[in-house]
Amino acid sequence: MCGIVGLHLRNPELQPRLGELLTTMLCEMQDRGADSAGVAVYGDPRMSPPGRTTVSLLETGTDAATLGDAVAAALGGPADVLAVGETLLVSAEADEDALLTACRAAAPDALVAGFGADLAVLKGVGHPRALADGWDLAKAQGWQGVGHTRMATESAVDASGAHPYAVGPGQCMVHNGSFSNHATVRRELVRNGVRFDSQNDTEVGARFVAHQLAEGRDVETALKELCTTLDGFYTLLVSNRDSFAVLRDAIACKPAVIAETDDWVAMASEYRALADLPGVENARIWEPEPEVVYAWTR
Ligand SMILES: NC(=O)CC[C@H](N)C(=O)O
Repeated sequence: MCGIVGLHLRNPELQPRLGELLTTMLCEMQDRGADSAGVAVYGDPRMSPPGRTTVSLLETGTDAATLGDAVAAALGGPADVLAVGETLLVSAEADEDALLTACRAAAPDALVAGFGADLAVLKGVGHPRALADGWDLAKAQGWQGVGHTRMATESAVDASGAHPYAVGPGQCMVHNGSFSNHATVRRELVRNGVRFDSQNDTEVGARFVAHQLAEGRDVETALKELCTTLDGFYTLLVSNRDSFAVLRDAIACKPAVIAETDDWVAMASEYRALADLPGVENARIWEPEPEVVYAWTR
C-alpha cells in the first residue's frame, strides 16, 4: 500500500485553496498507510516566507527557540523557526548552502527533511489528520502540494522513514512500492559521494534523481534513467519548484490515476482522493501507462 497525492495548480485563483484541497486528498488516503504521513507545500508564505530559504528539520533534539538562536549565531544573521510535532521549519535570508551549513552546525544530529526557496516539508508518525491539524494545513496557500501516507515496507516507522524524500533543492519524491535493488544502487551512489539519512528504499530513488539533476539532466531524462537502473514496483511522483512528474514501473501494479483540467493537474493512488477537486467532473482522467514519464512545468 501507501497513498500518494499531488496537486499542481495552473489557475492562480485557486492558490489560496491549495492547503484545503491537499488536506482532503491526503486524509482520503489515510487507510493506504497508517504508519506516517508527510506533505510538501510549494509557496505558502507562513511556512516558507518569500525571498527566504527554508530548511525542514527532524529530530533536532532541541526546542524552536534554542534552535533559532543557534542557527542565527552560526549564520551571523536572524533566523526564524516554526515547530509543530516532529518538524521544525527554519527560514532565513540566506542562500541554501549557508542556511544548511548553519542548521547542521546548530543541530548536528538533525535530519534535513527538505530545503529550498518556497518549499516546506512536514512529516509525522501516525495519522495524516494529526499532521494536517497540527500545521493548520487546510489554510496553506501555494501553487503545488504533494502528500504521502506510508505503510512501511523497507525501513523503520519513524520520521526518517516518512515521505516525501526531499533531498535536492526544491525537490521531492513520494513512492508507492519497493525498489528491489536499492542496496546495490545505494552502494554506487555512496561511491560517488552521496550521503544517506535512512535505510529507506525511496531515499535511494530520491537521491538517484537528485544526483542526475545535479549532473545537469532534466526531470524526464532523470526518471528514464531511474527506470533502467532501479528494479521493483513503483508509482512515483516527483516534484520540483517548477515541475510535477509521474512515473510507473514496467508492470504498473501499483495504482495511479491522473486528472487534468485547465485549472490544475492532480495525481493520486486512487480516484477517491481526487473526487472533491473543483471541476473534476469535467477533467480528463486516465491511468498512467507503464514506463511513461508524465511531466508538467510551471
Ligand atoms: N508501502 C509502500 O509503498 C512503501 C514505500 C517504501 N518502500 C517505504 O517503505 O517507505
